[in-house]
Amino acid sequence: MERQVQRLRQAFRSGRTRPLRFRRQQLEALRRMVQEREEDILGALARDLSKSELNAYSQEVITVLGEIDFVLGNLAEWVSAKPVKKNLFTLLDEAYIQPQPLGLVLIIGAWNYPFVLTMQPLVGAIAAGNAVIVKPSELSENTANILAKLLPQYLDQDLYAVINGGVEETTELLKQRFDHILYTGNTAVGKIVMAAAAKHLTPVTLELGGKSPCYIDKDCDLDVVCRRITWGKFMNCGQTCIAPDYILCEATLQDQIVQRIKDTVKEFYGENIKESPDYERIINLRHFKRIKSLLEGQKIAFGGETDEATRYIAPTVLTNVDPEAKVMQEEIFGPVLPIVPVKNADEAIHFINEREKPLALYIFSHNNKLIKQMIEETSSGGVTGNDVIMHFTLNSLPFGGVGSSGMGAYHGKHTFDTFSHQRPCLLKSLKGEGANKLRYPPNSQSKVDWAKFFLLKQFNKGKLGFLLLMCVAVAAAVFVKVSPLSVLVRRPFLSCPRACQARSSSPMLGSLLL
Ligand SMILES: NC(=O)c1ccc[n+]([C@@H]2O[C@H](COP(=O)([O-])OP(=O)(O)OC[C@H]3O[C@@H](n4cnc5c(N)ncnc54)[C@H](O)[C@@H]3O)[C@@H](O)[C@H]2O)c1
Ligand SMILES: CCCCCCCCCCCCC/C=C/C=O
Repeated sequence: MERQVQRLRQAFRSGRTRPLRFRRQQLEALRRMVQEREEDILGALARDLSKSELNAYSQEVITVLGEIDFVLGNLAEWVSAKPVKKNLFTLLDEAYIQPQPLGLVLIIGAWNYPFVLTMQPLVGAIAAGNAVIVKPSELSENTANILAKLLPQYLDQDLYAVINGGVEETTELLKQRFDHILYTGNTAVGKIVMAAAAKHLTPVTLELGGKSPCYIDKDCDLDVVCRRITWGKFMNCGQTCIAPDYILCEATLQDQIVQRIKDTVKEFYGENIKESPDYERIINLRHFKRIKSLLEGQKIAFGGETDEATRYIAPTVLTNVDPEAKVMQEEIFGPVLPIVPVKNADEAIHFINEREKPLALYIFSHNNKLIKQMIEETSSGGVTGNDVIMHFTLNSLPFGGVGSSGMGAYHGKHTFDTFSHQRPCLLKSLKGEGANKLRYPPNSQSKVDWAKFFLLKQFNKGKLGFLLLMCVAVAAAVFVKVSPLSVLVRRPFLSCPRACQARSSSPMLGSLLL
């Protein structure tokens, strides 16, 4: 593994990833891979998660293709140097920010959306000019295997690699030095990743999880609300990081919500949910048993059926759930939806703020003011008002967590920025040495005053501003040199710390500039 890491790092040092043309070529090749090998990819997702081709395509493939197109359309601008505002002292200089690749980065993926959660970060890492190692989750082994097979057929093998394996291999990999690690998975392992990265001072993006609350206000259209919640909760059999984990609402709304979700489940998945191609299965027996155990002692309003042989758990709603119940102590990450009654929005805000910061927060209400209030008075990785999940699909919104739900963010240009160093550059001339007298010893009150004038003003007024300013500067120099009033200039522009008053002298501005 160490040799593989060194090989990629050497390849990065060749500089081949830096030209825009190369990055575009690799992204176009990745797009070709997704298009040409769509059947293999969809087949792997079906075997891993019982995902139908349509669901796999609309939930994963379409997002990756859209990301590649978006990045290709903007990359030339993203990689360009960005001029910045200057002060009087640097007016004649060139000041800009140059995005540069970090080096060799590691992407560790999770099993629930195993294609998009590895490929979307990869798109940005390639766009930013890095060499990349991708470590897919071993739990979605078919997708992991197809990535290991296909990526080397399309991408530069010296610069992009897939390393498969489980805990042991990932632990070994984390001993290597990387220039950034983007990890997607549970919070406990996120801490392991961060601890390993700390040994090399490697920055991390942690895309973790948590219990995403969903508050339903009494002032809303329950038919619409329950359709949207049903869609987001039971998609991928509830195995979605930003699925609404539990509902908060007034007790009087429970029965209506239960009935509407029940009706919507029937509309979406038919009478026999098991037969629906749109209803997936739990990833493995461990998670099946874990989720099933959350039902113990609960009042099941509807659902609750399970089949261990096929790892099937029916869409299930629990009512009057005790906040101390087991189902409320861990991320459910399955098709079980507890309803916890609260008196009002304020109590919901208090309930949310008493717990770990979630990855997502959902608020349903006709009252936009209330939605804004709940956003203002709570914290979460992201928010969708009057819907669920959809903030994930807008790549102008940075996607990530906060607190125990994660740190850093990606999607769209946010991925490019995550995998870039924004390098500040200032290019000066060897001419105009006179102005530097201001900063050279011996220091004086006058120098400090002039320094304040030069350094505390920011100019970016273009050529006209520059010419006007130079006229002012020259006029000031002449004035100070010849006018009997020059004594006025000796006074400090601004009050200065007592310490520097003692040293007050007043070299002429003009002599400073010559
Ligand atoms: N924020 C997001 O974008 C996002 C997306 C998907 C899932 N998630 C979260 O991920 C969690 C579900 O994923 P999971 O953790 O079950 O996925 P997982 O079991 O696939 O683990 C994720 C990755 O961590 C590695 N890993 C597991 N244990 C490890 C260890 N001890 N040391 C080193 N590496 C280890 C795995 O090999 C895998 O590549 C949920 O909490 C979910 O909310 C978050
Ligand atoms: C025609 C179908 C359009 C579907 C538009 C919505 C797609 C939702 C994609 C959800 C992806 C969720 C990613 C998961 C992150 C954490 O697990």
